[in-house]
Amino acid sequence: MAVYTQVSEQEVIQCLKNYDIGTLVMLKGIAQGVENSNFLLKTTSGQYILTLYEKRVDPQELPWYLDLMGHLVKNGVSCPLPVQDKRGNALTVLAGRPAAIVTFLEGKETSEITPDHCFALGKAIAKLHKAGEGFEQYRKNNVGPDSWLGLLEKITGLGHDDLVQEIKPVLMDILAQWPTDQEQLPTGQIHADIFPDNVFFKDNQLSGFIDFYFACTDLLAYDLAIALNAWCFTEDGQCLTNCVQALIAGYETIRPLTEIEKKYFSVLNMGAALRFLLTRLHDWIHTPSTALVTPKDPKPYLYRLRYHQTLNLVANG
Ligand SMILES: Nc1ncnc2c1ncn2[C@@H]1O[C@H](COP(=O)(O)OP(=O)(O)O)[C@@H](O)[C@H]1O
Ligand SMILES: N[C@@H](CCOP(=O)(O)O)C(=O)O
Repeated sequence: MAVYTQVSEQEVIQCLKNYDIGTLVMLKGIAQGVENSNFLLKTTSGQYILTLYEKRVDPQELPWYLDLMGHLVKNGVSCPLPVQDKRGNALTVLAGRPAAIVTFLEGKETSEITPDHCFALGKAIAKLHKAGEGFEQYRKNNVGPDSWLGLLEKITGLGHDDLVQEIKPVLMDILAQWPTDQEQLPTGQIHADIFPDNVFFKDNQLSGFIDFYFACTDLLAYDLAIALNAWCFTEDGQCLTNCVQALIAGYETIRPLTEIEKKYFSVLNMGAALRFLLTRLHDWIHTPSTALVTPKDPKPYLYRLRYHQTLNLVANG
């Protein structure tokens, strides 16, 4: 359930007077999603998504996300376009929360992941990375490597000792192996949450990306590693190698990985698995049972981490 803040039709009717997108036809809360309150908004000019930003999104960072989406659309990426009001502002306030209206993206999450989907995804990620090139504003990755020890501390001493003891040395090893700035891996604007629920397909063709609220400026190959973890494993941790090959092959049709990216790809994969393991564990432990959302299961990311770790150990002797 992802409608944390209710907004009345009256408020939306009033708000729409500031825009050039017609008048209200229908407003409906959307159950999916975990971060923000989302509504399907139908007006006399078409369908839109109204998002009320909740506490986990820093209001100061909203212009960055909205500007990035605008930049990507302008550069050929299919993703929601923030709608500007008559004064040129994409941000407004509704029910006391920062809010934005974005264009509706056709399609939906694929119900079955095949190598063909992964090939198309790889290509689309590389296009997204290329399109981000002219967007100069920087946003730090708030859930990057320098946050991982802090996340581990927040789950320490709360009844998961075996898991914490398993994770800690792996985390330290990943940090020791992580590429430094001197290695100069290509960086740019990354989506950083390329999970199947954030990529839409229509008529079996990839129709675009949604949910840019973890996007940031970071290593491009790390974005690919996040997608690889999210798309190319079964829930019990078996790697779907055909999907991995297709994802990377699709990516490289647009942006071949550099030798240095290939060298570090194994540790980037471990880091991507660890990042989602830690945030899921954190939410698993700290989300009150009365909360509206069900926290996501951390175990699939523990299995992925173990898989990458085994490969990494073999590669490093
Ligand atoms: N631009 C869009 N076009 C179509 N549907 C969207 C769009 N944005 C969000 N949605 C719908 O809203 C749901 C939740 O959006 P999402 O951005 O993932 O929320 P959250 O940030 O809360 O996780 C999506 O699964 C999708 O059904
Ligand atoms: N993709 C993350 C959680 C973020 O949720 P989203 O609904 O904003 O994509 C995970 O699976 O852990």
